[in-house]
Amino acid sequence: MRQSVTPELRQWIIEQAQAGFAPEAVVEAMKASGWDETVAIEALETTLRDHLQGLSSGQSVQPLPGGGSPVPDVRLEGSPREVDLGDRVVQILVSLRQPRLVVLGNLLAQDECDQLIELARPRMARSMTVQTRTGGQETNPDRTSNGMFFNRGEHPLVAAIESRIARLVGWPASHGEGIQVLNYREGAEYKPHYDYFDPAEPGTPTILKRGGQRVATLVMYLNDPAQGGGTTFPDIGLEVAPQKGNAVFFSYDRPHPSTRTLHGGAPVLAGEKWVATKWLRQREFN
Ligand SMILES: O=C(O)CCC(=O)C(=O)O
Ligand SMILES: [Fe+2]
Repeated sequence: MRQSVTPELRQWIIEQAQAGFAPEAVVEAMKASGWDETVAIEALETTLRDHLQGLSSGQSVQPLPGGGSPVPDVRLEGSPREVDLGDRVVQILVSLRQPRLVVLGNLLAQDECDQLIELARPRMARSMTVQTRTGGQETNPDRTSNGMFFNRGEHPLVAAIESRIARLVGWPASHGEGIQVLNYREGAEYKPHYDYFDPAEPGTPTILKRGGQRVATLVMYLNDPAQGGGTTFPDIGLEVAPQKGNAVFFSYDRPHPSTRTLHGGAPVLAGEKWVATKWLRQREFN
């Protein structure tokens, strides 16, 4: 029998989430009252996604037909082993659906990595994170790396990488933030976090005026740390090894933990780590 998701059930799901119950607990409660697990999970996902979309657009909450909003993505129809981006052939090493995540081989040439580091080096300072409480910037004890931002297209190499990324994920370069370069010394790390801006924080509406939400992240590895420094995804027990020239891409169609995009930079145990991060926004970012 097909179980139908009534408005009352949707309301109940939203109330459970607002009361702080974990998704697993809500699914267990639904199963206990006779719901099929698959149907329960789907009801939970669609209800919360529609609810959050309604909040972020300031509209009353209406379930949207056809599912989530479009986000950047690597085209993997036909399970290609590699994708030809015109100026470079990139390997598809691993892909996941939930979260949407793709590990890419050889996105950057070795000398592109070296050159990006040298361009960034004179401009490195203690990393700031966007402060969603006020919309400003602050240093963050969870993030002990040093960093800098390039302006979009500020150097021919930066521009070439940005248009390569645009072709890779089918998203205009104009919707990207400037590339960020981070340097972690031995012992430095970036504790697990989400890259989207928390809709519950008071500074978020100000941040969203410029380009909307972040919807995807690409972390590109610029060197080979001697030990440690992987990118971890605690919700799925995944660790991506930092390998020079490789990258990990992941997207999130809603600013919600159900995207399972919690991630961090594991402590560097020996040597140092350099990465370049590209964040993609919903709209043009100027
Ligand atoms: O250093 C890493 O592996 C992750 C970096 C990251 O999460 C970020 O820049 O937002
Ligand atoms: Fe991140």
